[in-house]
Amino acid sequence: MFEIEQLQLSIGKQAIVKDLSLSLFPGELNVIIGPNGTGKTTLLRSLFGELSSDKGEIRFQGKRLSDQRLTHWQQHFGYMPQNTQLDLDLTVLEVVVLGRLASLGMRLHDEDLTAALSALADLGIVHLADRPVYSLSGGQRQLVLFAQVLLRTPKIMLLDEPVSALDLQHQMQLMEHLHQQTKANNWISIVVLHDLNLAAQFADKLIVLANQTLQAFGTPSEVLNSELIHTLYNVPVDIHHGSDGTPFIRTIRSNAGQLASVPH
Ligand SMILES: Nc1ncnc2c1ncn2[C@@H]1O[C@H](COP(=O)(O)OP(=O)(O)OP(=O)(O)O)[C@@H](O)[C@H]1O
Repeated sequence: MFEIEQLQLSIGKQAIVKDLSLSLFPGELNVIIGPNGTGKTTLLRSLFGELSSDKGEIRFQGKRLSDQRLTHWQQHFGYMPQNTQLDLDLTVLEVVVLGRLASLGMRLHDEDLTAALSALADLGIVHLADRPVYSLSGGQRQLVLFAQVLLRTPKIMLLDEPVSALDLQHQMQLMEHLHQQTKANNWISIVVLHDLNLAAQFADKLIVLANQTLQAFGTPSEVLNSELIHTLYNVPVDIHHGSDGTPFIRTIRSNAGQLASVPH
């Protein structure tokens, strides 16, 4: 179990997250949603140990982050940050194999190469294996970095907006793969998404952050309602449900069809 207890985070003097408590379980895909600037990235950085907390505790399998060496703590994680810039003179295959850096000795084993190629194939980008990473598009870079975190064989996945540059097919492919692997490997996955419908389709649990605090935590059906979404984003919505009960959010344009008046 991954436990967050009464966590308080600040950047400089600005409080970002207050009194956050959550228990997350193996085999579950947790999606963090919330408006821009509400601390989603800050929270992931702190869970990874990149940012220390003012108060509270983070524990994995009963052991506290604060009691461990950072390198030891971080070896449990596959962390994909929001910024996917890759100005490196390395090929895609080399970048993906770097996911195994912690276990690579002086030589590369066939098994590492096979795993890297198989991750690229699963994501439909094996044809990019020999391309230099600096030449890739934004979406291609995102898929390569996802392949790299898969190779880490993590226990906890932290993915910060992993589909923000992906087309519809690749969004579904990445989320399906993450969902399957979370179940198959008993990962605790924590993913930031802005697309509420994608979140509703794939999340076992939604973590809703706004105004520095946890607004809601539960299954998409438990959490997503039109009042909450209107309060969070100031956008009116209708909520429909698919045949399997999955909520589907449809935004409603206010002043639809009216042109904004332009002063002369
Ligand atoms: N290095 C920094 N220095 C000062 N303030 C920062 C820094 N990094 C983040 N912040 C502030 O902390 C708050 C939370 O930022 P964070 O990036 O965690 O939000 P977020 O929910 O991930 O946003 P988004 O959805 O836009 O990616 C914001 O108000 C942001 O401006």
